Amino acid sequence: MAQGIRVGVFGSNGKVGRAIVAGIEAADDLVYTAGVDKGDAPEFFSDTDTQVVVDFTHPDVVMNNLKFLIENGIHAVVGTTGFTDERLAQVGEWLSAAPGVGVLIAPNFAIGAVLSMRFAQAAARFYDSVEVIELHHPNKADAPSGTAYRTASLIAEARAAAGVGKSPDATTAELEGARGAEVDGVRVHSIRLAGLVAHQEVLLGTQGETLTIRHDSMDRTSFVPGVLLGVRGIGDRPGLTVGLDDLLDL
Ligand SMILES: NC(=O)C1=CN([C@@H]2O[C@H](COP(=O)(O)OP(=O)(O)OC[C@H]3O[C@@H](n4cnc5c(N)ncnc54)[C@H](OP(=O)(O)O)[C@@H]3O)[C@@H](O)[C@H]2O)C=CC1
Ligand SMILES: O=C(O)C1=N[C@H](C(=O)O)C[C@H](O)C1
Repeated sequence: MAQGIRVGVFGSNGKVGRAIVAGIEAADDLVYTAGVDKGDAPEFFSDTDTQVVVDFTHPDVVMNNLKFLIENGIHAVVGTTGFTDERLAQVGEWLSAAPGVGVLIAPNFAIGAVLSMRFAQAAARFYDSVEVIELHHPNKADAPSGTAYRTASLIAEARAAAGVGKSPDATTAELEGARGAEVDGVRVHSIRLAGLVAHQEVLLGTQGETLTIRHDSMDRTSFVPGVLLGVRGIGDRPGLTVGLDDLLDL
């Protein structure tokens, strides 16, 4: 049997899944065991002694996938979006019955995206106004993006802790949607445009100045190093880990 961590992929034929499979196959310390796509049996993973499974599928199916993995003692590294607090609590409950199993769920595995969320969190208390714009390819199912949700929550937390109120806004007449959605009181705007991959801007403003924190994933290979970091680390992190920050020592 080949040596290394035995890794499978849920959603292996998807846009990100294909990049992850190539990344696993190129790594000397990892062995690609199985890919499971829509209609395939997840038992492929247990039948091939898979130790870690990466999931890039769809918000509608990821919870079932995770239940299967946890019940079968397989660690998971999850990029699929759609994780509400309720979903995270459910995963935590499943994990409490499976000591030793680790699950990492991160809204964005691109290193620059993780850093940009941190930068936005640090800057949030210094500015009167903050809004988030996320820009993605038109095949994306969810809006706002998981990254934008997390960014807005981190910004809101930082502003609340510093006693900073809501961003000023005199709008009284509005075409529905014109001011975007609100996540924890922070405005988030979603653009879907052919030609884009995954991009985000956090705009901050105060008297006489603005600051823009922008991240661009130009290619889906941008997610691979973060995912492989998770794959290598998750076996030593039983329980639920949310976000890549701890694995990057941030
Ligand atoms: N955290 C991060 O860094 C990132 C997260 N994402 C998220 O990852 C997810 C996938 O994105 P993307 O690759 O662009 O999407 P794609 O639609 O290209 O890929 C999803 C794949 O999962 C397959 N699939 C659907 N249902 C199942 C199932 N029950 N079991 C196994 N496979 C299944 C799909 O098959 P079929 O096409 O036949 O339905 C498809 O091949 C999204 O939620 C996206 O937001 C994306 C990029 C980065
Ligand atoms: O669907 C995508 O493409 C992406 N999804 C994630 C998100 O919703 O934040 C991560 C990245 O933005 C790409």
